[in-house]
Amino acid sequence: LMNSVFPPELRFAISKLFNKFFKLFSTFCYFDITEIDGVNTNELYNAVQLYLSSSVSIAGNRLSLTRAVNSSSVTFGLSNNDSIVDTFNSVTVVWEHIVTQRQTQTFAWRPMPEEKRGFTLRIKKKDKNLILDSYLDYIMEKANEIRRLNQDRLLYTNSRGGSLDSRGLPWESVPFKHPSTFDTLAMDPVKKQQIMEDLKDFAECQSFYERTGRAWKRGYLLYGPPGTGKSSMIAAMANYLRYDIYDLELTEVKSNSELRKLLMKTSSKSIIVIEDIDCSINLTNRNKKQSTGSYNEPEMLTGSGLGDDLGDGNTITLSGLLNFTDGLWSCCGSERIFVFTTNHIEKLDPALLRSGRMDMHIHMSYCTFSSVKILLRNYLGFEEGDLNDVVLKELAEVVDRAEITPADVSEALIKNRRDKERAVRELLVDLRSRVERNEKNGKSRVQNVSLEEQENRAFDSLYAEENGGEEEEIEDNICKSSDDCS
Ligand SMILES: Nc1ncnc2c1ncn2[C@@H]1O[C@H](COP(=O)(O)OP(=O)(O)OP(=O)(O)O)[C@@H](O)[C@H]1O
Ligand SMILES: [Mg+2]
Repeated sequence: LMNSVFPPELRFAISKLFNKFFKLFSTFCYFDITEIDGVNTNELYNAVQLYLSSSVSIAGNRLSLTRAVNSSSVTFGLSNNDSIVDTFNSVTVVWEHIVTQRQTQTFAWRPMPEEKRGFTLRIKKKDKNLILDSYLDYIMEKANEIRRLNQDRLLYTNSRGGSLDSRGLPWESVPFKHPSTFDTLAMDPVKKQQIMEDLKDFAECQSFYERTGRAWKRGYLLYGPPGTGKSSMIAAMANYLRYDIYDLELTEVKSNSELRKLLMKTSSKSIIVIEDIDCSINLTNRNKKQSTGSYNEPEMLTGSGLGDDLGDGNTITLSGLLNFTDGLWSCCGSERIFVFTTNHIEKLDPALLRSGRMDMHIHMSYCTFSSVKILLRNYLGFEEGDLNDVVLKELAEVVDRAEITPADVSEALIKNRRDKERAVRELLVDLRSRVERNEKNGKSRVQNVSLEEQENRAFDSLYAEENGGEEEEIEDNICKSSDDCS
């Protein structure tokens, strides 16, 4: 009727009036979130879509499925003109997904999709101020989290030596698909559990870090002989927390300021790794700095700390590295984990070892009885009880004295993995011959042991200094009680 009787202008005015009138008495208010806002893609639209896909159980009759590039999982979404109910802070809201045909355009800056898509959020007027801002923030946060979990993780390197890529980033990335997990990692189960709990506490306790004024980051130092699983441990950590990894090649970094730039371009929820720290930095640099007293803020703030090492070839200094890990710059962004690895802990500068720098020192040791059992399970499928007691007893007897790395054990097991009995037999032969060899070169063995003891002693004295005598391999398990975590 309206169409035929009234001219279009009047019709428009009437419908506007009607809407106004309607709105005045309506108990609801509506918010439209369109996919394309002017010419820009509306970030909120994508966020809402992701959010709804997770919070909404697959209850709707018709859902759309999407799988993003670089993602290994599928997300659900609302189909056309479907609606869904959500509650937030015990307020109920309704989301509707609206798809309409776009009118043909005479002119556009760029081709627009045929359909106009958007979400409409319906909230009771009285609830609007109560939740709108916090609800939208919550949705954005949730969506980012989902995006991170869905996406394949990345392994970044700075091997390009300071040059930037097309997007101006100093890091190069590849998908990270290392299969190592805490389950496959052969080490003392108690120690493993401690590390996993520490990581979990770290990832979940933002409030703890805020309350105590600590930067939200954590440092681990992994040390031990080659082939004991330091790199595997890092991969396991990344897989456990689902963090990206930045593998920092210190020898490619030319100056402290470049180091800072690299750090600033890392994302939060990531592990920053420096392997073989003793080989990649000239530790003598620090002595110079030490004699000038402070090696912290002044250099950092003025950016002039690079000058004094020119001519050295490698102008990265230990002080620069320490600023990197715990100076003010380390907190640009949050949720960072720093992991350093070394084969020679005794070579490290005490400044790197003092507490507060690296929160946890983790010794990756030669195979113990419990770690051999883990490897037997992983490689041959032996569960507890599958092996007979005689074999187990012998294993327990020789494995410590054989001083064999998990890498060597894995090699031995892979070689004969088709014939399990034989694999175990040959492993035992190998272990026994190693014990014999070690005992024959009794001298070098003693040296080995004393080296390890040296390391321990170096630590002990360090802790004695710093912590008033407390000595533990794994220390400072912060945020243990559950009420710390909210
Ligand atoms: N603790 C372990 N648990 C399971 N597998 C291990 C362990 N240690 C070593 N391996 C096996 O040995 C291989 C080499 O180990 P990895 O690279 O982690 O040693 P690393 O300690 O980093 O040595 P390097 O000091 O030379 O870098 C791994 O691919 C893995 O298969
Ligand atoms: Mg390694």
